[in-house]
Amino acid sequence: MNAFKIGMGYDVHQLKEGYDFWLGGIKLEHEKGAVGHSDADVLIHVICDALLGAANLRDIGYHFSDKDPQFKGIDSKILLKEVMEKIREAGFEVGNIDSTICLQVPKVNPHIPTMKSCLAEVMNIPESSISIKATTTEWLGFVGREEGISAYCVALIYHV
Ligand SMILES: Nc1ccn([C@@H]2O[C@H](COP(=O)(O)O)[C@@H](O)[C@H]2O)c(=O)n1
Ligand SMILES: C[C@@]1(CO)OP(=O)(O)OP(=O)(O)OC[C@H]1O
Repeated sequence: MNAFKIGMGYDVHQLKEGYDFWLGGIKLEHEKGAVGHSDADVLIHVICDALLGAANLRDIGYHFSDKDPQFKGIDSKILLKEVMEKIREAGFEVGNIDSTICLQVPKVNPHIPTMKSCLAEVMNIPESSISIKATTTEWLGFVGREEGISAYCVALIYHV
């Protein structure tokens, strides 16, 4: 039964002062930002990994190495667009994605509609196929100490 495939993604980035905070394709206003080789958009990275995993196409770091200067500071929306091309070249379309952002502060709920509309445009899928949720970790661990952000995503793709 090859019609449907699922995949999951998990990623972590450090949060530090003096960095921009890109999340879900948009820039948030906060005293800290995410550190990475790219723009460190953790939500986009887990979506990429979930999609690549579902299609059995390795992971984001395999396709876009964090040692390659070509990807230094790159807008993760460009990476997501390329991942969508790989998924579609392999004969798949996206059913839906469901993601969770783990972040102590700031609250991201007010920004979720904008993230969804941005990602829907980049991925060329309906907003109704994109779920974004958020949770704190109740002040526990690296997320709770505001040292980092993590995210999870599952994706369902189907062969067209
Ligand atoms: N960075 C975050 C974290 C959470 N939320 C929203 O707040 C609700 C309560 O969070 P708990 O960790 O206490 O469960 C959660 O359901 C999210 O809707 C948020 O917007 N931004
Ligand atoms: C996106 C890439 C590529 O620039 O860099 P980072 O922003 O460091 O992100 P990460 O999720 O750690 O790894 C994937 C990398 O290949």
